Amino acid sequence: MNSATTEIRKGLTGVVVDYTAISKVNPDTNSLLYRGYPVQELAAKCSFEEVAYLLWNGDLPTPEELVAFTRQERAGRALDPAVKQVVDALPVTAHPMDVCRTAASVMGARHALAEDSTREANMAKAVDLFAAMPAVVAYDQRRRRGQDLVEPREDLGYSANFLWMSFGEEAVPEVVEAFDVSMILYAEHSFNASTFTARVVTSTLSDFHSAVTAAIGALKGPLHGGANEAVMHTFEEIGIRSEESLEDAAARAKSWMENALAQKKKVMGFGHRVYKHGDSRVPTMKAALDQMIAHYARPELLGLYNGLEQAMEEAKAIKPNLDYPAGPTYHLMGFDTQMFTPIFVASRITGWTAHIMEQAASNSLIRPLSAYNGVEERSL
Ligand SMILES: CC(=O)SCCNC(=O)CCNC(=O)[C@H](O)C(C)(C)COP(=O)(O)OP(=O)(O)OC[C@H]1O[C@@H](n2cnc3c(N)ncnc32)[C@H](O)[C@@H]1OP(=O)(O)O
Ligand SMILES: O=C([O-])CC(=O)C(=O)O
Repeated sequence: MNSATTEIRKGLTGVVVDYTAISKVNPDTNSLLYRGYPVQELAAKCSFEEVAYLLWNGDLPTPEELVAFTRQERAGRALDPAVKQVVDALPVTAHPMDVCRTAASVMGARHALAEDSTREANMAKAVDLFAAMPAVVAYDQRRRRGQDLVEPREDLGYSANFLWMSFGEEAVPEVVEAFDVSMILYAEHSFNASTFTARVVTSTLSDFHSAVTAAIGALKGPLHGGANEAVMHTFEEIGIRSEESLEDAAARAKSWMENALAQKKKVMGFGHRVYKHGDSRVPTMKAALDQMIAHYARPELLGLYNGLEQAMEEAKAIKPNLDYPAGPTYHLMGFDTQMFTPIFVASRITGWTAHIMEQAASNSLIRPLSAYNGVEERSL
């Protein structure tokens, strides 16, 4: 059928494009389910590896399946020397998201199953990307700091190993836990811009890594994943003063926000296309941030957080999104600000690749219509 509607929904706002069985975002109940499970419950009771398995396979792994999956993931953690060589050829002035995008592209061009689009091949490529992306992100941060590559450790879980490769030292359990929670919360969110991008590329019967590479490009923008990095820039612009009291920091943040809104600025980390009464993931991520603030004894960051949130609420009643608590959490853990969105990539690889496989299994070329509003027909 080729019927057309004439109504234009800019940004596809409110348009339902297709079915998905991967996650359900419900803004009315402020809930998010991955394959039927509330994300808060998964964050409390599961590891990120289990959640990745769930997103791809539809059910949580049995203990035996988890052992086999974990073995596969741990075996794929090392940075491919050919990928490292390409990363090393990129200037340290390049944005880390460009490094991520390039690395994903190189991994695709080198993958033995690159042009095989069977579900088995796609699953193998998904696990390979999932396993290897932390090495890319961790190494990129290190080379920018003039540090050497840290080899992965097979005795550590995904998040503990990610932190190990990033900092060359073992993180304490509270930090590993908070990082793992962030990875679970970032993993999947239905037809967001980057996932939709991956589905559009897949719909043309293009290859798996082309879809992932395009999705990384879409995630980079500050209206989407780039917001977690932008949140930290806001904190930095206000000024982070480690000795300041919570109350003083809150007061400064409040007046910064009032000023920004008076100038009609968009403040990243607030607002959402789907959630209009608050992002379902924020309370869980905020709890993780609170734990990190207590762990590192940095109450002034809570002051900045509260001040901005309060002023935004009073002026426009716009709520924070997931990027708002995630940004300062990664800052406290010691990540450089420009690495925040690449960390999001490492998590969202799971959701993107689940959607690529779902799109491929029930494909229809994604090709909307446009209404022409240029000059009337004319002749030369
Ligand atoms: C993981 C994620 O990707 S979550 C999203 C991360 N992105 C951000 O944090 C970027 C900042 N937020 C935004 O730009 C928006 O809220 C979006 C793009 C996320 C959602 O946008 P939309 O649903 O299209 O809403 P839209 O941008 O039209 O905003 C509606 C109104 O709220 C205002 N508004 C929305 N978000 C913000 C914000 N962060 N700061 C200031 N004002 C805002 C808009 O200016 C607009 O006001 P107006 O009606 O007076 O013109
Ligand atoms: O759903 C969206 O539009 C953006 C978002 O929160 C995400 O991708 O996690």
